[in-house]
Amino acid sequence: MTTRGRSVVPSAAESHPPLRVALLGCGVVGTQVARLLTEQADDLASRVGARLELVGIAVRDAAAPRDAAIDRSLLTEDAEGLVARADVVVEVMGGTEPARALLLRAIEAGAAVVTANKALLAEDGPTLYKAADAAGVDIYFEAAVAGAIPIVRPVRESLAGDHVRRVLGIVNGTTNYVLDQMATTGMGLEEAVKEAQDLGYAEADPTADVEGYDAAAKAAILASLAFHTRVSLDDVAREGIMSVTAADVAWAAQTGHVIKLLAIAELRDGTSAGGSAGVSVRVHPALVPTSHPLANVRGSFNAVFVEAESAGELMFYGRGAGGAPTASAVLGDVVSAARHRVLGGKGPQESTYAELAILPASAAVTRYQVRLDVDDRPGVLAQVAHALAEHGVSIEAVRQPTAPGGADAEGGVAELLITTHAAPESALAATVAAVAGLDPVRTITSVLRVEGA
Ligand SMILES: NC(=O)c1ccc[n+]([C@@H]2O[C@H](COP(=O)([O-])OP(=O)(O)OC[C@H]3O[C@@H](n4cnc5c(N)ncnc54)[C@H](O)[C@@H]3O)[C@@H](O)[C@H]2O)c1
Ligand SMILES: N[C@@H](CCO)C(=O)O
Ligand code: NA
Repeated sequence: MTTRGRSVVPSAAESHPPLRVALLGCGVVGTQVARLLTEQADDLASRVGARLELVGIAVRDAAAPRDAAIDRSLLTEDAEGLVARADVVVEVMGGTEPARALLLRAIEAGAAVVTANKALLAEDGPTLYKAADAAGVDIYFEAAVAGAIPIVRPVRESLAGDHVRRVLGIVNGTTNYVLDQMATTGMGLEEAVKEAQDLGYAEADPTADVEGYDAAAKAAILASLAFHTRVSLDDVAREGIMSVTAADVAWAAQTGHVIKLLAIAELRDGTSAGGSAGVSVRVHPALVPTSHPLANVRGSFNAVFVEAESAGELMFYGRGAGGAPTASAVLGDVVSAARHRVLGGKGPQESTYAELAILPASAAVTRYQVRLDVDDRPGVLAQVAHALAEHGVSIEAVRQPTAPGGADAEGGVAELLITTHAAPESALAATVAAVAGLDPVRTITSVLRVEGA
């Protein structure tokens, strides 16, 4: 046998009967999974020790037009029937139902399952993990977080001997593209979202991306793995990018930052400024210093920065979306699950032993940059500074620079940019309300968190 011109000696395990693979869904990702299973059949057989036989592809409409790479004789509208005759079930249909029911049926029938469905895992992963544990089968989901980038396996397996302290990720390609375009061209948010849609990055309905739901689902999955604690979508404090303005982006550049939508999961020991012990998981736009590796993640790329006690800082970078990149992650999982079928062994189970408290959004501790328009007269700065001090929020720097957008100094209005030291979100919220109520304060233009400093 040859593979890509090299001769391959069949291993003893290749006498193993073929493993039957069922594919649920044949969209962007499913089409590429089917193509790779076919095109790379010989390599996969050598790596697994058994041939992977695609026995069917469940679709909604078997008569609909398909990519030429799809063998139409494999298409079926009977997903349940297909699941019943597979050793490995790959779910790339998305949505909660029937994906959940089909995966449970597969697990109960003793099949290993591979899914890219972050929405389902973030909402109800534990039901699937428990079922897989009870049935003694593998459940793999590398493609569910940051597409092609190996991040689930590193956190779940490679770092299993370490203590993860913090995960900081750009895990949504659409919003990273939008923010990057705003930074490089000066365009407004709506125009950049429209461009992302035209280029096919954003969905026709980009809500899950721009409102941060997609990133929040990934944050929940990563936090669960990193901290051995169940974290669901509802536990994630979420803010999307819709309120980020061109002026925010311009100001960020002036102060040596870029704005990124970050997914943050961090362990708090409760000893620092106003903090409580537990896990804080949140998604929001943040100012990232241009010197931080995440600041250089451009376009629709993703990256995840992990800080672990012994390993130190790690960064994972690559394509977080797209048919072929995501299918690469799916295939890696299929090979892992299939190897266990051939050689024995089992992938990791859900690990929730730590049972850490999930902290409310108000307990998050971070630095802030607050921009405000004030009356340009003596004593105003002192009044503002006093309001911050009264709420225990310490000022790191105050600037009154030339505004990129052009503050109306002639009309007696000055723009102030205040950067704080780390403070709990609750203290900052109270402070902002107090500052907004001061007589000389005209408007609080923006409040942005500063991360990665
Ligand atoms: N596209 C990406 O870049 C990407 C990246 C990472 C993860 N994912 C995840 O992968 C999954 C699939 O994403 P996609 O981009 O391929 O979506 P898609 O919409 O292109 O494909 C999903 C396909 O599943 C089919 N489908 C839905 N319900 C079905 C049912 N009941 N029976 C049969 N077929 C059904 C749809 O008709 C569609 O063709 C989602 O969970 C998504 O979150 C996608
Ligand atoms: N909509 C997602 C696709 C991958 O989950 C993104 O923009 O990153
Ligand atoms: Na991944």
